[in-house]
Amino acid sequence: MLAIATYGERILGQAAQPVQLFDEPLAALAEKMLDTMKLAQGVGIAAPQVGQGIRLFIMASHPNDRYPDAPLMAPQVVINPQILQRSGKMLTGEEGCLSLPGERVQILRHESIEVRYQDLSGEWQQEWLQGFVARIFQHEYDHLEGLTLVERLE
Ligand SMILES: O=C(CSC(=O)[C@H](Cc1ccccc1)CC(F)(F)F)c1ccccc1
Ligand SMILES: [Zn+2]
Repeated sequence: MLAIATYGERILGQAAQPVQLFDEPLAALAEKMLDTMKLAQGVGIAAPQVGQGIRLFIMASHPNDRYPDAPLMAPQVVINPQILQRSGKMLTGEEGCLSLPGERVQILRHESIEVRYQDLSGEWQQEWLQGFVARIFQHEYDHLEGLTLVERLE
């Protein structure tokens, strides 16, 4: 279980650095982040939130009381992500953040996005995401840019 940085801690306001080495320590960090996210009952977590200023996050959509029809997906480790295309359509939805315990805010996000990222083995993946999964990706991507929900309030 890793300590989760809370709003105001410097690392949450900094842009994270690209991942170069897909080595054992990286896999170990991802494993610890997954455990931390599960214990905190989140649907995602970004490396800066656990004090690591690198471009890595985990997204793990599952049905929850705010998004009962959210897809159940195996946790996905996303490394060096890029957002290639953003839909014109935007949707407002409720979000929370493990770094802002107890906060729930309405945030405007693109309904669908085309993304490209590396997995833990360094393989590039490219896909379109929509709905809640696209929302999680955009939320975690913001963390890599040093942005939190506070900066996103309409
Ligand atoms: O599971 C959570 C807890 S907050 C959470 O999982 C954040 C991810 C997230 C929740 C909701 C929308 C987008 C991203 C995790 C963070 F902060 F580390 F990124 C949740 C909160 C509100 C709506 C739906 C689900
Ligand atoms: Zn967050």
